Amino acid sequence: MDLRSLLVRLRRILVFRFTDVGKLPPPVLQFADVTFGYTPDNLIYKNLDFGVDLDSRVALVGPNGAGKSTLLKLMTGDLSPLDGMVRRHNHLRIAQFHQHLTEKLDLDMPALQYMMREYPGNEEEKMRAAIGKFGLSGKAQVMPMKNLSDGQKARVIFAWLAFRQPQMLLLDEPTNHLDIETIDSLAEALKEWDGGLVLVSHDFRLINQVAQEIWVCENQYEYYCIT
Ligand SMILES: Nc1ncnc2c1ncn2[C@@H]1O[C@H](COP(=O)(O)OP(=O)(O)OP(=O)(O)O)[C@@H](O)[C@H]1O
Repeated sequence: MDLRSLLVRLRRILVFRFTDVGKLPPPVLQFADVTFGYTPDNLIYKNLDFGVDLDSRVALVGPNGAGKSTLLKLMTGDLSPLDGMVRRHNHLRIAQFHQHLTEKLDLDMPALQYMMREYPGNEEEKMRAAIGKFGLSGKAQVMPMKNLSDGQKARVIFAWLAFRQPQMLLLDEPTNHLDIETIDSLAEALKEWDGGLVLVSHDFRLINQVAQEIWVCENQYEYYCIT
């Protein structure tokens, strides 16, 4: 690797970073005999039993409509099982990324002002550093977010999620609209980070770099694991 490539690589690692978190003892997130459907006569999952811990690195793949986003919502508690139980460790902080989060950005506002509004009581310097960790610095922090690229807006969302210091990240199609450099930065950040990860993605460039297990979700409630 030549010096320039090495510097680019180092810059990526240094500028895009989730804060490391301490460990929680397992089980951190446990599915016990979980059955779910949006209506009882149309089940998506039946009798699911599995656990996700802080050293889990799971990619969830499968065709459109198979139920991947639904599984993430059961993990966060946005949806409740029809039967069975989802147990989360009392101290578990989960953060979820999905495309619709960028829609909640106030685009007339700069990223710095947005973060200060979202997390009041923090000093500007701290917020600058928090956004800077995701590769947005200088002018990009203070110009209205409508002038940022989609990749830069996604970086603001990552900074917003990371500020809550989650121990588990659920990422739903995080690479849609991202440029290759941002995808690689995200992969580096996830590899460096020590929390749990469940990733829904069709992007094997990211999956190959960060997942240790691939769970396939298809044919309604068939569900199997390739490691
Ligand atoms: N709020 C809802 N009410 C009723 N049905 C829903 C709801 N949300 C999703 N569904 C249905 O549940 C099934 C699973 O949807 P889900 O979004 O979990 O799939 P997915 O695997 O994430 O798909 P994609 O890859 O397209 O995002 C689909 O048939 C979908 O139409």
